[in-house]
Amino acid sequence: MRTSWADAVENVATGSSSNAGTRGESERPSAPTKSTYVPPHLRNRPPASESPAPSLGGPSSGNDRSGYGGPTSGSRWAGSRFDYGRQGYGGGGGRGGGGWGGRGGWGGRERETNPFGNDDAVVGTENEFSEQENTGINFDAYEDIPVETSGDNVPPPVNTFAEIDLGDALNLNIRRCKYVKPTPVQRHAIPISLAGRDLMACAQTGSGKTAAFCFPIICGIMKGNFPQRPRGVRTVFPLALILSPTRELSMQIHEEARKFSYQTGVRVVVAYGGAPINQQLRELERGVDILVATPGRLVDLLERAKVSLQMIRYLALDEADRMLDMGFEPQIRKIVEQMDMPPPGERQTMLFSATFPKEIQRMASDFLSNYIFLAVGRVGSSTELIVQRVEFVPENDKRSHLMDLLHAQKANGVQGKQALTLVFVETKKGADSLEHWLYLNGFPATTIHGDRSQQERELALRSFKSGNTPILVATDVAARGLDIPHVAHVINFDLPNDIDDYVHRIGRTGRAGKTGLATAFFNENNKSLAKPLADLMKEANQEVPDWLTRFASRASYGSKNRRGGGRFGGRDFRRDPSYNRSGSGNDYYGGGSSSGYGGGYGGGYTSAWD
Ligand SMILES: Nc1ncnc2c1ncn2[C@@H]1O[C@H](COP(=O)(O)OP(=O)(O)OP(=O)(O)O)[C@@H](O)[C@H]1O
Repeated sequence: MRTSWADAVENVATGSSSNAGTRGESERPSAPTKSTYVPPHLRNRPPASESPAPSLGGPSSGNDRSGYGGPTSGSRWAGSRFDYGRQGYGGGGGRGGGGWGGRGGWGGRERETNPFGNDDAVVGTENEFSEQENTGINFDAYEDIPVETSGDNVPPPVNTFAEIDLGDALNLNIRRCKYVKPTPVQRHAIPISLAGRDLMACAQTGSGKTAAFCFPIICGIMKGNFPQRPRGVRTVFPLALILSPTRELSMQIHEEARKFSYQTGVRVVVAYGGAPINQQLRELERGVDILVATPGRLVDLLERAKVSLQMIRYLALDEADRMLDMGFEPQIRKIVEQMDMPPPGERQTMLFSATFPKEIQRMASDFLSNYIFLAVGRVGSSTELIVQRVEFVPENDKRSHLMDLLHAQKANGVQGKQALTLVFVETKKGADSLEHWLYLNGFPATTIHGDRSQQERELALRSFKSGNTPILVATDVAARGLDIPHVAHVINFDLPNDIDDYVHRIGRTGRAGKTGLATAFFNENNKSLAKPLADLMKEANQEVPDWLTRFASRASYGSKNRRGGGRFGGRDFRRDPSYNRSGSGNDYYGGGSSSGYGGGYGGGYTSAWD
């Protein structure tokens, strides 16, 4: 028996769920000195007078990476990405971070601000939420999720961070982030990436994909032996590039990556549109190992020859399916294929998303070399942590219906606080008009959409996150990737046309093991979404209203929805008979996929879709 809507909101806000049982659940910067380039692996080395960093446990077969592991270690990090396999990651015992982490300082160029400090200007002022986000997370909720991998010689997953030698400085940051154990996507993706393999990874929203691509990149840069980057020119040569589709997501990834790389010697810089380019250029000129960027601003920087991609060793596309869809594909091809970036095979490429339609997978394979496909949960599925409701609401009744929901929610506010509510609408004008109407009706709201200035967008997001403005009316610009704590309720005031967009939108709640609620207003205008929506809900063990089932059964096949008439969901497109029939494929499935899965997945290759 379902709980009432109001109960559900209350449960979500308190973190409990009636469904839980069944749904398994500074430092002051010194003036920048015009520096000579110091490679990451030599940064933060103690001067000769300081005691050497303890060995991380590798055999004493020294090489030029002695700066990390002490004079007698380091061979484990020798060689190219293709020869530092997992066998080299055995020991990891020592306290190696001592020599690295102690002094901070990014190679002596400037002091590194502590990102774990008051990194958010609103802390202590508008921020009402003070508890640690990552404590008490029920990651067991993810344990039953089937995992599919395909590709040659898939490295086995790990169960703990201790099993992987990420280096002491990064491990310390993982503890600072209060990550106790890896999430399923991290358990699988990190060993794959550390082994130097290209990866296409699909895992549900809020399941920790950011760390899954950041850790191997940071670790690889810390341990890698890269050629000297050119000096004395105004062009910068990052070693890693992380691309994301929106400014806010790039900022968020930058913030996360700064935490993970604190005192590792690895410097992360962000570049995105809508903000003054000169400030970003100054940051870049101070040095950059990892560049997080939106495509448009990056193209600008490349055309001005301020950035060269010649030294890129790691390329990560977050929200990869969005990055490769029609809107972004030309820019991505320009960046990846038509500038000076090393080709696949010479760089390591990682694609991550919660959704990966087959046609996008097919296109994405142009950017990859002998890659491993990883799906944690069915491709494009939504997490069962989100209670999904669909209500039939005629277009003209939407506002009054929203008002009813918000009143009920207010009545159920917890400890005087209102749970954060994210309302998705179709258009920018629609967002402004709904925000105004909410304001007139006593519900303080703000908006985020493409017609607002970057300053306004950032202000709106901060005000929402802090709880000062507990309702955010958004277009799809906020649909992907944003990790906003305490979003208890996502309302699809206007449903999107594409089921994958729905998956990302509702994924702004129910993150990192927490429960959430998503309500959708459905009417005749959304007929084409009926079937994929009903299928998605069924798969996530949600109650599908009879009327929606009826709409779904009437829905014409061949609608433009990707899952419309065909097989629901997806998996590695290379497993499609048509892929091999076309003669374009290699035999990716000759045995590698079953290796290493003797453990938690029933032995051998596991796929819930076979
Ligand atoms: N191992 C971990 N332990 C505890 N918390 C974690 C762990 N890994 C990630 N998190 C937290 O989980 C939340 C969601 O992570 P993240 O934003 O990377 O999800 P995502 O999979 O990229 O989601 P989306 O698909 O929406 O982009 C973040 O708050 C992050 O700090």
